[in-house]
Amino acid sequence: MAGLTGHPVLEIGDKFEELQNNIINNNKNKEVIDKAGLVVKGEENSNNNNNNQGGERDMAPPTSNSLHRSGSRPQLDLSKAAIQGNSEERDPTILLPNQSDDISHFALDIGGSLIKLVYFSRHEGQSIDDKRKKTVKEISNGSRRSYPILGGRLHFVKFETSKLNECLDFISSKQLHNGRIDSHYWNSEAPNKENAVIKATGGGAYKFADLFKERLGVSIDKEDEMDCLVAGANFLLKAIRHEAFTHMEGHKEFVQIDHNDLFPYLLVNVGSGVSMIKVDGDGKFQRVSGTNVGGGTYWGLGRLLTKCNSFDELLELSQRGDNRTIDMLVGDIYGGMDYSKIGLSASTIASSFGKAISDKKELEDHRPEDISLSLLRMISYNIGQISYLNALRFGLKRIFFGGFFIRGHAYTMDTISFAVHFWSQGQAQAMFLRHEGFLGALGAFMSYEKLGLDDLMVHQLVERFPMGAPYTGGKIHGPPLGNLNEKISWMEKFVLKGTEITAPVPMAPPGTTGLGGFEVPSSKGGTLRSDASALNVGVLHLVPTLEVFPLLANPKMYEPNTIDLSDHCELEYWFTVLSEHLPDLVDKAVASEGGTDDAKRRGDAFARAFSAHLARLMEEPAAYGKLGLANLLELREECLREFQFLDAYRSIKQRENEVSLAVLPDLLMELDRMDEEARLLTLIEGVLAANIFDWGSRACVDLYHKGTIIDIYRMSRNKMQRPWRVDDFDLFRERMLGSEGKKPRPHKRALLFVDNSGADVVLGMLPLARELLRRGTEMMVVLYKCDNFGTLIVVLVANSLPALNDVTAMELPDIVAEAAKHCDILRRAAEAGGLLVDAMTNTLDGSKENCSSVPLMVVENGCGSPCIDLRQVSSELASAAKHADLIILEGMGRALHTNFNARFKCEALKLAMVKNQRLAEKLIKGEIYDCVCRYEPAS
Ligand SMILES: Nc1ncnc2c1ncn2[C@@H]1O[C@H](COP(=O)(O)OP(=O)(O)O)[C@@H](O)[C@H]1O
Ligand SMILES: CC(C)(COP(=O)(O)O)[C@@H](O)C(=O)NCCC(=O)O
Ligand SMILES: [Mn+2]
Repeated sequence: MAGLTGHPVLEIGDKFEELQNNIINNNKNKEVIDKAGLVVKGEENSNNNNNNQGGERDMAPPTSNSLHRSGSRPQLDLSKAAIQGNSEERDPTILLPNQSDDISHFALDIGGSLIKLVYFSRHEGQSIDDKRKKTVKEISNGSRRSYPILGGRLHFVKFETSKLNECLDFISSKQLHNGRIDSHYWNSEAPNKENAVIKATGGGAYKFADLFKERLGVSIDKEDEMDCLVAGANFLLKAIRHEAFTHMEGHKEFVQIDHNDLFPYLLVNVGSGVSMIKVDGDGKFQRVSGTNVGGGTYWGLGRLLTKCNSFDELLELSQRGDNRTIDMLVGDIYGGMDYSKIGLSASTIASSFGKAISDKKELEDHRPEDISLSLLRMISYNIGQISYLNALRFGLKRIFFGGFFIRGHAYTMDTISFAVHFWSQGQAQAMFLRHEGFLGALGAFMSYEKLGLDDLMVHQLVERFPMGAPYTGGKIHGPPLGNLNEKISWMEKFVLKGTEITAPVPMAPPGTTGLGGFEVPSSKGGTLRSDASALNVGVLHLVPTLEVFPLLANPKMYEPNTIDLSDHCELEYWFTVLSEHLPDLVDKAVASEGGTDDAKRRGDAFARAFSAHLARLMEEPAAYGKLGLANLLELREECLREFQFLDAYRSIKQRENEVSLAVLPDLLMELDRMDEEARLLTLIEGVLAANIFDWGSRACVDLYHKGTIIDIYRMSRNKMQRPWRVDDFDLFRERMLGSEGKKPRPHKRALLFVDNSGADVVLGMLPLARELLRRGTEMMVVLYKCDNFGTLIVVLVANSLPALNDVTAMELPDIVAEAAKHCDILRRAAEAGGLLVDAMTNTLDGSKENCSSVPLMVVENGCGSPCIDLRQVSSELASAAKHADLIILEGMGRALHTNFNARFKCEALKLAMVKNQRLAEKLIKGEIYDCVCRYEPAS
């Protein structure tokens, strides 16, 4: 075979092939050593022919429950807490024997029209069957996390107030009233149902208190409505990144709110009636105005005039309406002319419903569509105008609109925005909230003492969109989907609905509105989405342990996504890529679960669910917040996990790891024969070449069907001639090796963000890590006193959860241990880093017993995605990063799709092979399989 570029021939090809043919699925009873030194016993596999399940379990990742599930602190019952295993260990597992499995809080806002319910849960639902549940438990117990695995999620549901019974049934079916722990009974024995007190706001908290006592046995603790609205709004504006947005002429744009510059603002809550509140701070506010012409008026009057049966029907009618048939326009009065002297165009509405008087028409003679539109416009415009006047009264520039009247409806928001913009001459800005109608309920929820919610910050919240949330059947709320089986059945029943929503929906081009009025609604949309999906509200995961990556040069300006999906062509392209990849992904996922009927059923449900998300986002890209490619790729992984595909590529990863580990010794030997300079180049080439093993890339997967791994590896190495398309290697070499005989300042701590399993990590990144380790160790030896020199630590940063064929932090210690069998440098470093059993001598703080070796450590990044948003990383990574002066980001997901433009406080090396033609063209003006080696000094 061809050798490494310009260097002796490396005969690894034969071994590769031999191994590929001889891979034995060894289901041996194997011990897995986690980073904390805990040993998790794998079980003898009783199902040997079934896709290597026993062996795989050892390598299996923590379940989705272990990521973003670190718990809302006050939820924990710490009584009788005990350390499991050796209490001398770093980060031991803590058992909480009295922590109940599924505790919930909930709070209500019972309004004139709707009941809003916010509830907290720890688990997604007890959906998994017993076998999987056992596996999940085993894996979780063996987790490497440094804190108890507990998670919290906030769910948002609404009901019509007239159907209070549905709400009571929902609470009963989810047992929310039994699970909740009131702050006063914190740490007590099982909560006493008789004494149960739930927080509620809105008029219904008074009106229906007796009914709640009678039906659920709970008392209602009434919270002031205005207090709750303000608390809810402040929380959302501070804690949710993409909460507020503007909506002008069909264009939605998220607004970055500076927490230090939030107050004062005007909060306009458009429910049945309208409240206008001047907000000056947390708990500091004044209700300054309101109007009785609100959501109730639109729905009430609209129902009378059109005979509609539901609010949605009324709103849907408006989308086909023409208000000019019923509104009196300036042009109607001025004989078709503008009244330009005062700035009114002929199309401006002079008098809402004004034509109804002169036309001598009866109600039946008017189209219900026109009536609905005219009414909607009249009320929205009026609210916008009164809001502006109040903003003017108090000199406020920002107006946030909430309440369910808004209902994420483009025309309503455009009309309000127009009124505010027009009357303030652009001085004031109307903004809307994604959790529009839940402000009061959230505020009531937050009024539970000791919840700690108000301490949560943006980076500690992750919003997810499981199928149970936006698509739960029914008009208002979904059936209480108790388990996965119910969810799948529901997905199956909605086959029709599914195909309907999977069909791509063209996006309406933004229209324009004339001066002072709307000739036709600018953004009515095609059909109104079902109420539940239009909520655009997911489940909020509370993750107090997430942190902002401390090495970001400018966290406020940081934007993880490189590609702008607000460009429609770009959006369409990536949607097509993801849709086309779906069948292959489903195949892999189903195979990873043994290809059983159950797996096929789940695979089908997954495909349907993910397609539904794609269709929804195609229709409204900003539906789930600002959309980037990273979000789409993560959504796909989350969706897989939702249908219990915990590691779709596990056997592929395992096979590729084994093959690569077998040829690693030869590669290391050859590298060791090279001089420093040649070696560094070969190492970087090696990383780039091996990054071709990416099961997420369509082109690469096609390649894998055409040749063996070694053919591909060979081809890839052969293409490695410099200059690469982005080639800062000379700079990097100079930094590492110095120039003109000058020795460079060595790095103290390097973080290597690894990517794929197999050749990528084993033959690419591990040898590079080894080089850094070797250099560090040599420096120490040379300088004798390592403290003067500073401690070099090499940290491998890997995913917390599986994503495609990416290697996980759980899997890495095993891989390193295997590699260490053949390499002294790696063995000593792994021992020093605590990656090998009973060798926990070093810590990230730098304390060490053995000065002669630089430690190699593994930390998890907090993600379960092929990309990484560095605003939300694990606390483990954040603390490992504190003294790092070099980071190496590898792979397309982490170095190109995300972070290509990110700047760091330390030096950064971004290495990737571009495995997508379009990305190559757009990003580096190159071709598929071109490489990027970007070196950036500290910013
Ligand atoms: N499915 C729905 N059913 C009834 N009203 C709805 C619905 N969706 C949106 N609305 C609108 O939302 C208004 C209620 O908003 P909301 O913020 O819940 O206020 P309230 O607390 O007064 O019930 C209704 O008057 C109506 O205009
Ligand atoms: C998901 C990925 C970012 C993973 O790439 P990696 O980080 O492993 O280099 C990449 O496979 C990808 O962008 N795939 C979609 C593009 C395509 O199929 O062409
Ligand atoms: Mn990858």
